[in-house]
Amino acid sequence: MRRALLVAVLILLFALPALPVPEFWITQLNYIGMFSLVALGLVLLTGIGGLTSFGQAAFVGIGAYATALLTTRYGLSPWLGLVVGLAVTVVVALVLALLTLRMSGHYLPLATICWALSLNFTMANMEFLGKYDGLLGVPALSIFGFSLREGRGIYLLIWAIAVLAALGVRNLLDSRPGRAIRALNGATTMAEAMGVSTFRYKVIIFVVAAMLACISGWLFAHVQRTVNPSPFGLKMGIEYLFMAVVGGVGTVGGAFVGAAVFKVIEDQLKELLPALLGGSGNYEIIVLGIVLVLIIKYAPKGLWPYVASRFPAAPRARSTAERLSAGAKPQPGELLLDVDKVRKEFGGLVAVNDVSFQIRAGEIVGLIGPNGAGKSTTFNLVSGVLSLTRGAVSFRGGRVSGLPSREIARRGMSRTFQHVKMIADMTVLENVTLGSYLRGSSGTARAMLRLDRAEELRLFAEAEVQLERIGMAAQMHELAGNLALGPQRLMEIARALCSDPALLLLDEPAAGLRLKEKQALAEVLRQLKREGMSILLVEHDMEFVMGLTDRIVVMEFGTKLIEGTPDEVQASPAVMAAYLGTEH
Ligand SMILES: Nc1ncnc2c1ncn2[C@@H]1O[C@H](COP(=O)(O)OP(=O)(O)OP(=O)(O)O)[C@@H](O)[C@H]1O
Repeated sequence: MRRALLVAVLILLFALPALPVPEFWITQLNYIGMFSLVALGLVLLTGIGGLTSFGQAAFVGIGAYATALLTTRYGLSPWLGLVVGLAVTVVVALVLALLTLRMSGHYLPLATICWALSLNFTMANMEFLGKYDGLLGVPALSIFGFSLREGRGIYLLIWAIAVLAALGVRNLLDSRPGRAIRALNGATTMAEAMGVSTFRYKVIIFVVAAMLACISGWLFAHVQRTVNPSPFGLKMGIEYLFMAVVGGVGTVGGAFVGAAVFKVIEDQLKELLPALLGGSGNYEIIVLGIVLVLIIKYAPKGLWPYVASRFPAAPRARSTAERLSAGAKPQPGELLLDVDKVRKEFGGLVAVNDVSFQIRAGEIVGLIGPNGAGKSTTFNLVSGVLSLTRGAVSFRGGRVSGLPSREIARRGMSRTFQHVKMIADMTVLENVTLGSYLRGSSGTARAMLRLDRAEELRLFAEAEVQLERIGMAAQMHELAGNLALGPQRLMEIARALCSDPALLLLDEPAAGLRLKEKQALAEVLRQLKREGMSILLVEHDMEFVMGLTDRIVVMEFGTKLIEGTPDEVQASPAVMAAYLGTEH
């Protein structure tokens, strides 16, 4: 149904110029197509990646000025203008990304305002760019000798590019890099622990969004046939963001709906309001401002989700591909993890105080202790989520302390989190597939061109196997955010298993599980142990820990109290006292 409707819309879209549609509406649609390209970039950057930019109009300007300059001053081909515009955009975007994308909170949007203003003033003050008058006499585009001088001619090119860009962005979001990109908005710690370089993906979406804006600018220059700085200022940057938010900033369809709503409302109101109210004020801006506030308040996800919810997508078909092949496992008994006097201070608080322990291949080791003993901090130090104040961690014979968590993940350590970390609006299956990130290799370009399908099927096949193993096959197509806490924890374990780890770090895996789920989990962990998996387990449920582990490390007040077999620990008066809060 969804697909048939999409095909019908596309047929109508490309048949329009042949129908008796007034020129005015063709022109409107041309602008909607060009605006949609910029809004698509914002969907990726702001809606999915969580990086708010007010500066996209500046990249539209770079695309427009590059082609205008080369065609009017040097008589070169507009197609060369596109290539040069894209090259300049990539360089400028890379420099800006490296300077600003490590900023967080309100600093990043402020930085985008700064560089948007700077680029716009640069365009307006360069003698060779015609200062505020800009460049006149930009030629019309032509393809294979056909001039695209008329609105109907360039319409097909604009919409062909817009539709291809939408397909590319949609393909990207449904891919290995896409899952990493979808983690950027609030799940970066988890993504890093799965081996993702989140900064790299921030730079990638920033550059892709800038390139889409540049292409829009290139088209704009050849539609307007003249360029000057005013359409590339901060006001337009804000309006592009407005379009994305109104349409649905996290959705590809939203970019088109937002651009259409904006353009149509703006143009109609420009005529209507002065006629109604008298005078010649820019009344439409006031109305658009009110519309935006109402949308943010009553439909914060924008208009598109209302349309899309009427046409739900079919669940992903079961993967028929072979699952991924597993890597070599360490020999049983081999020293796997060596934690040597690790220490973590938070200001004056010593959360972990020179703690040492080891794990050998094939062991399940428990890390227990009362609340606030330092277990999760130790976990975070071992997995690279926190940096050490002192001490060393070695894994499989190599020192890993000081490495980022993604590098430690690459060496075969995978973890779950005390507070579940996931992408709530992705399905369970997609969340779990993110765990196999390091076992795939498809990059952004392959994903956008849909050349990654064979690898994708294998990644999904692996995730399906892990979900089945953990008893969650029936829930794999549900949104992760809709699950109860217990299944969410199980989903994290399946995700960690997807990375084919040599050591599994589980932070309170049984918390929130019902008795039957706990028993099933214990059986899964025993099965993993039989397969040679080594596990470090933080857990409060004593029965669960005692029945499962080979050895237990007990912590209290950041210090290792004792280490021994479950029987030794249970018999220890010091442990009893630590749990009961009495002197020992
Ligand atoms: N980021 C942080 N900044 C400051 N203090 C912290 C931070 N993280 C943990 N702490 C403190 O370090 C100590 C150890 O905390 P941690 O979470 O490691 O304990 P835990 O044994 O895992 O406890 P629980 O079983 O309650 O999760 C606590 O006093 C905690 O308040």
